[in-house]
Amino acid sequence: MSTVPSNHPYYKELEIASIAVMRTSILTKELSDSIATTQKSGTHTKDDKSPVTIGDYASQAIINHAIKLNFPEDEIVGEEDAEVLRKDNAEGKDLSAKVLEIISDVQSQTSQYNDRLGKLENEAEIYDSIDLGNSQGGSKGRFWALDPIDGTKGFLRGDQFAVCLALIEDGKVVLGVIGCPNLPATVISNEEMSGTKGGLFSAVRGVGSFYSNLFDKQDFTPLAEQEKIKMTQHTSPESLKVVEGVEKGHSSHSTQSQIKDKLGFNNETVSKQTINLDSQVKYCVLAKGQADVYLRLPISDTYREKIWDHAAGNILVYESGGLVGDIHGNELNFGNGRHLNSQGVVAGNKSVFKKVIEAVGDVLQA
Ligand SMILES: Nc1ncnc2c1ncn2[C@@H]1O[C@H](COP(=O)(O)OS(=O)(=O)O)[C@@H](OP(=O)(O)O)[C@H]1O
Ligand SMILES: [Mg+2]
Ligand SMILES: [Mg+2]
Ligand SMILES: [Mg+2]
Repeated sequence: MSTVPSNHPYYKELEIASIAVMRTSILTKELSDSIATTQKSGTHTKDDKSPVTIGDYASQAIINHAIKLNFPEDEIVGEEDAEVLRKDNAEGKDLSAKVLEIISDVQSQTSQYNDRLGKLENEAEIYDSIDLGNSQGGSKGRFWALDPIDGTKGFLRGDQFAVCLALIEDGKVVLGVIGCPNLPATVISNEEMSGTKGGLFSAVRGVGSFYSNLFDKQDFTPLAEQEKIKMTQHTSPESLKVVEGVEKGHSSHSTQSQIKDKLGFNNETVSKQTINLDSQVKYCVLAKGQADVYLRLPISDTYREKIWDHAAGNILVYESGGLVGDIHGNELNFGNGRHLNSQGVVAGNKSVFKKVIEAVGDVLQA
């Protein structure tokens, strides 16, 4: 067990971020379980995005509210805005009512946190809280980056998703918290995942990366009950595991497969060494030492990654013994506004990172 001392300059930030992410993880897990149930009964239609939509809004409202209450000066770069909810039409009214309902529900379920996270009482407060996420970020000072539900597509499939919150100072991530409501404790391959579901991950610059179960706590002291986690430092192609996304529209699986070839992966075993996971759960699995490399090769020259899709995961990997870069191996710059100015993401343990970047370069040049 390792702890962040209570006199650490980011102790309060870590505490608030952790319990806010725990609260919204409970809320999003309930929505995700309800999708799984309706999928089984055949009543969930593929294009019914409403569970994830209300989850996105509720999660952003709760977390922004907690940040504003505790750190009133801080800006927030959040993925969502309240435009649709504010509309004076059937859709706006229906969604707003559902968002208020699930927020009220989780606030009473986790009332032990009301003092520290605050309580949203009505729709107007919810809209204003969501819209606090409108910061443009930038290279000076501090702000938060929030993805209230990352891995929307995974969420809708009943697979992996994550609630991701990071604190950025002068363009660098200094703290990250990720809640992974559906992540099993043991991840070995696409076929082999087992153990209790739900992981809470956190990292503080210069202190380390930490993990605990997400749902087994009634009250929570940051990191007191969390264990320190480390990446493994494998380098040989037989021992490497690679995490990649699920959606072919988000990264180039064909380029990634050429890179694995270049790294010397064996055709027979490469599928067992590749783990496909939605969302920033990928970074969490790396930080926990369950995989060694993350490949996210761009499918288009013009797409720029959003900072909330990578900020929290970035520090988790650094603090557990890994490195993260763009396709050229350059560090990601979180001070460039709401988007990164680079292409793609490649992460690896410190011992293998350079070799992976060389393989990426060789494949992209060819
Ligand atoms: N073209 C393209 N390229 C790269 N990334 C894109 C692209 N389009 C969307 N997005 C963003 O991908 C976020 C989800 O990433 P994942 O890691 O879950 O995707 S994957 O299916 O696991 O590959 C997803 O985040 P959420 O919207 O929070 O789910 C998007 O912000
Ligand atoms: Mg996202
Ligand atoms: Mg999202
Ligand atoms: Mg999105």
